[in-house]
Amino acid sequence: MTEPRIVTPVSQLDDEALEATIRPRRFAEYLGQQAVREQLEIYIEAARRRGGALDHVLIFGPPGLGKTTLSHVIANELGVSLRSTSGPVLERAGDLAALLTNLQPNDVLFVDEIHRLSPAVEEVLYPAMEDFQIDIMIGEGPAARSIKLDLPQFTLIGATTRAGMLTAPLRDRFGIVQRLEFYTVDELTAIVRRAAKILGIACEIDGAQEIARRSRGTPRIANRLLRRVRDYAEVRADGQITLAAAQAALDMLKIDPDGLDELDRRMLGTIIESFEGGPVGVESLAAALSEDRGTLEDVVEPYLIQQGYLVRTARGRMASARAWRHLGLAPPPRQSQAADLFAGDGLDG
Ligand SMILES: Nc1ncnc2c1ncn2[C@@H]1O[C@H](COP(=O)(O)OP(=O)(O)OP(=O)(O)O)[C@@H](O)[C@H]1O
Ligand SMILES: [Mg+2]
Repeated sequence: MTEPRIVTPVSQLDDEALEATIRPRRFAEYLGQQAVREQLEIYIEAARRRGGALDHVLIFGPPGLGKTTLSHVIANELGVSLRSTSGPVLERAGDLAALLTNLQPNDVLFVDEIHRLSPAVEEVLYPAMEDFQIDIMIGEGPAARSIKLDLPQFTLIGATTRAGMLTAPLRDRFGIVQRLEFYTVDELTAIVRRAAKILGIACEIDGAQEIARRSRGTPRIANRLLRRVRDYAEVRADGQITLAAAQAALDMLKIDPDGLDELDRRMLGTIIESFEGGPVGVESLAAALSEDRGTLEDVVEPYLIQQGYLVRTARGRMASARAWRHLGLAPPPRQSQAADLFAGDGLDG
């Protein structure tokens, strides 16, 4: 791995410190994701009127798009408590049983990275989700017996960056499945302006827009870039985030006007220069870049695919005509046709 990326969508230490102050708590503050919000507002209202628990919710999408935030918003809107855990933390079935038996009626149990649950824990989850019951083993050896425990009705909210890695039986038990999309520049502009206001940063609208344009469609990155641009503006300008200050600060961070950083350009450049534009398998690409395969798949690729720089085919990754042009190269005619033909392949392909 190279040095940490300023545009990594993965949460960093200094992000966490600020999450508490700027993380939206209600739908009114949760900007963008209109379709997701509209649906959930209806389901939440219906559950409230019935006085019952909301159906189980699966939220998936790339890092930093607001899965954890949305889960908290849902619990707040329902007026219930949220208990938080994650797939890798729940090592034994008993860990999950302890959490489940402590829930109050209609509470939310939030399981982050739900694709990383162990099979033993998943087994316990099935009847809990379906019938609000768990079987627990008492004693050991020949004297061991299992007893059924009734649980209060609750809502499981699972979050994952990898919906494709969920087992089918687990996936089928979610009544509500929502996929978060990358945010538009307008949505991110609104998010940057909101955060600037909370943090007391003077930020002009075109300064906010410039930050939004270079944030890879991701609120976590937008909030981080806002802080770095603020530092720049305080030292090099008069503290005001103007368009010029934002551009200069982001150029200094080597984020180009289309929002791609060095790793993005290196990945596209490697496909073009070392693999003739692709297709190239993700393993070979990871080796050529000395990067971790998971990082490429979870963190780098999704945005490049969404923006049409990269195409994922059955035979591997290809650079699109747009990628060649972005690097100042003329796309070979056949290459660009083939890549554009495959464009639109899903993220899970
Ligand atoms: N819709 C939104 N409106 C405003 N701010 C948002 C929104 N979504 C996310 N954010 C901001 O982005 C930050 C990151 O969001 P969050 O932690 O929920 O992402 P995540 O999808 O859970 O990421 P990960 O996959 O790393 O767990 C939040 O602290 C919040 O400030
Ligand atoms: Mg999260």
